[in-house]
Amino acid sequence: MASKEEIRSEHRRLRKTLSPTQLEDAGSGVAVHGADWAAGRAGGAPAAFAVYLGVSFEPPTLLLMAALHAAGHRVLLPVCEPSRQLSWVLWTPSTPFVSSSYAPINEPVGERLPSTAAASAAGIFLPATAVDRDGNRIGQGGGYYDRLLDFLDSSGVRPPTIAVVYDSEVLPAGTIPAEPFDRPVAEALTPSGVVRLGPGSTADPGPGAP
Ligand SMILES: Nc1nc2c(c(=O)[nH]1)N(C=O)[C@@H](CNc1ccc(C(=O)N[C@@H](CCC(=O)O)C(=O)O)cc1)CN2
Ligand SMILES: Nc1ncnc2c1ncn2[C@@H]1O[C@H](COP(=O)(O)OP(=O)(O)OP(=O)(O)O)[C@@H](O)[C@H]1O
Repeated sequence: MASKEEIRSEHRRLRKTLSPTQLEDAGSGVAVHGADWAAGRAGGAPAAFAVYLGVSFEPPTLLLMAALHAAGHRVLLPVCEPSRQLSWVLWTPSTPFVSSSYAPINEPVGERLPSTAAASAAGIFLPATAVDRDGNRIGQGGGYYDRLLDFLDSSGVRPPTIAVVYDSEVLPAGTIPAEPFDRPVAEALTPSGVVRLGPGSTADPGPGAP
């Protein structure tokens, strides 16, 4: 079985081959299907969603953020803190960004809310470089989201979680070597749709199926 680091670097390499048009199309698909998923989680009422700003060759998420905001939802974005903790800032289209001191990303400027803000979200979109059908996720290697999910699970409040990846990054069950601190996610959001992960999901025909 390939190691997490091998899978991560292979998918990072493949991502770098995407053209600007492919990235743009991915951002559109992620926005449409992500907004639908959020509408289902929110049940018709305004709610909060934890999102993140996709950087570099990650699936673009700015359109998704804008769609959620336009639908009346509150959009929370992560800020890296010491000890690989995340705080959360409420984003609007006029929120300024500055570069993070801890990771190669831009972060919103504003009042920083603790992890309990993510706990009260109606859904959490997570960055990932790959997931498998068991729900195991590989991120960028920082462990920020593993710690967040651990905090949520141990507080007994895990909002619905969905990992954002490209279609080719939803891997067969058993492909990702899970470590004890890894916290599985229930769904993946790809440019083609939402894929259900976890036990009993292997019969799922996946995005684009009738
Ligand atoms: N957009 C984004 N924000 C995030 C995360 C993330 O994975 N993505 N994080 C999750 O924990 C935390 C920050 N950790 C990060 C650690 C490393 C890289 C990184 O090396 N990025 C590569 C891009 C790789 C790619 O295109 O897939 C780079 O900028 O070269 C990014 C974020 C919080 N915010
Ligand atoms: N709950 C936790 N408490 C303490 N350390 C943790 C926890 N979860 C993960 N870690 C540490 O974080 C490091 C990175 O983990 P991993 O490679 O799974 O990150 P990732 O899932 O790719 O990143 P992210 O969660 O930020 O997207 C690991 O070396 C692990 O020791």
